Amino acid sequence: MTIRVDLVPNPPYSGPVLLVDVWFGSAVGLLLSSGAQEVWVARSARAAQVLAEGGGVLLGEEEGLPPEGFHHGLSLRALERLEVAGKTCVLLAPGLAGALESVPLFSLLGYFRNARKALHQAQMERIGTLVAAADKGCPPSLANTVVAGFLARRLEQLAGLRDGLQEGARVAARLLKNFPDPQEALVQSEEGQALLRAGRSEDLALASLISVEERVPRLVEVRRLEAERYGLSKTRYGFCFRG
Ligand SMILES: O=C(O)[C@H](CS(=O)(=O)O)OP(=O)(O)O
Repeated sequence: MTIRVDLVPNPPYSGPVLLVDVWFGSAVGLLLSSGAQEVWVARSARAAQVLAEGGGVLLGEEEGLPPEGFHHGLSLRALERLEVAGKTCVLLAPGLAGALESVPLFSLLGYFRNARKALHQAQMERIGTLVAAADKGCPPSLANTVVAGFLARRLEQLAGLRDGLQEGARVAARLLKNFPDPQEALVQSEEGQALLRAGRSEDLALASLISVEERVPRLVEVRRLEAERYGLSKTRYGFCFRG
């Protein structure tokens, strides 16, 4: 077995992958850890509203604020305290939704917070492909690539492999080495800098914690939202995680 890291999604994939998203992944994990029954991920605010019909809790931000009609933003500090037990949550997460269009059902979500559990699960299921989340047509994400490099290195160790990283995985692992510690990569990333500018260093710190969570969100359902039926500019998809 060798370990592959795609710096951007590069389908087709023959089986489930470990999709790495350190920001939205942490949000999905926190909601599931707080007892949410399921978390749906959507690419646009309108698509999220369709998915939340029937009482779903709408969460998301556009330019740092929840869009009109949404119940909450995406502050990880606030999500930790949210009462969502037994509820359906719907997350506006364009980058993650874009990446999810490329990965198979039953793929797992990995990030710093669930690193140990996600690696354990990946090893049990013989998942050797990690995909750093990035929206279609967008460049690789520094933060997600570094986290993918971190997870790939540890998966290599867990599996007892020597020189078990394929080219992309070696690139991600090399990038990781450029930072004094993995968390520093989050600080340097575009999203990390935006959080700091907005005075949300606590969110940055929460996303940086390693192996503090037991959840491994799994993609269990995909719903197609027809453009014409739902008044969308194009057909969208909703992605459901449980874990
Ligand atoms: O059709 C969509 O998915 C969205 C609707 S809205 O912006 O969320 O209201 O439009 P788009 O212009 O494609 O983001």
